[in-house]
Amino acid sequence: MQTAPAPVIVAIDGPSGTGKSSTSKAVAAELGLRYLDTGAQYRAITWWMLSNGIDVADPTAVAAAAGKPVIVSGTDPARPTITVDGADAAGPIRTQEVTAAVSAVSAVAEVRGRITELQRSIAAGTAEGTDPADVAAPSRGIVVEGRDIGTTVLPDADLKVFLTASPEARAARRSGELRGKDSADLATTRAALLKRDAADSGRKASPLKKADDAVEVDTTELTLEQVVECVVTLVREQQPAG
Ligand SMILES: Nc1ncnc2c1ncn2[C@@H]1O[C@H](COP(=O)(O)OP(=O)(O)O)[C@@H](O)[C@H]1O
Ligand SMILES: Nc1ccn([C@@H]2O[C@H](COP(=O)(O)OP(=O)(O)O)[C@@H](O)[C@H]2O)c(=O)n1
Repeated sequence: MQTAPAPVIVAIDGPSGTGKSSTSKAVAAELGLRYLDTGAQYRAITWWMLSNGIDVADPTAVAAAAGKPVIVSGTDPARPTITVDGADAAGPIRTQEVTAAVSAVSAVAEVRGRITELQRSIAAGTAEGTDPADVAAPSRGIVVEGRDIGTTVLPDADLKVFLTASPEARAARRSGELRGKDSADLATTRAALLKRDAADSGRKASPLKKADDAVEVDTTELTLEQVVECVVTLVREQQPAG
């Protein structure tokens, strides 16, 4: 009798606009894996703080409230979902108000402790923090994307990828995405993105950082399809033949 192969865990980290979400979703879909957007979880807790009148500039107030919201992620790469206290948060977590506040909230150790626990539980396929439908479905593994997945959340991941791209390329990608929604010109988008990178890289608790054993992929000159192909190949190289 053949035993099922152990689930594969892929960690994809990097700064904003390097292609983490698009790459991770496509890789997960192609390989039949689940997908977790950890940035969406930090955005969700930030949205809850803003909606509940918590002063996000006050780390003590943020820490005291960190355990309150119930955040649930759906991990189907074709239809990822996120709810906070049962309400769909997919739209509100992408506003500029949340984007501007998320680095301050995610720098608070109590927030990181809470969200890291959820992420590990989702990666392990247990119930906490996951849509019940995802727990019931058989899974070959998961692609988890964020800032500290390879260094802190899942240091034993089978494959760690660190995506980079020039600030110009990243700002152009983000600006193209925002056009028609929240209005922001290229220079404003670039400045906001670099400010968030600096805050994420400079914080004490689990900063944005390449893990020593991560494969770095510079996506500046690559199409999304090329990045996906590169990561799929790296995952397949990790898997025993058969
Ligand atoms: N290699 C690439 N070349 C061009 N555009 C890309 C590439 N990778 C991603 N994009 C686009 O850039 C934007 C940001 O990508 P996203 O995956 O959300 O990045 P991140 O999750 O790292 O912030 C999206 O509109 C996406 O379609
Ligand atoms: N693993 C993670 C993921 C996100 N984050 C925080 O959440 C924010 C939003 O992450 P995101 O992935 O949605 O950001 P984008 O690059 O997609 O805009 C980041 O700027 C970090 O402050 C984090 O601290 N750790």
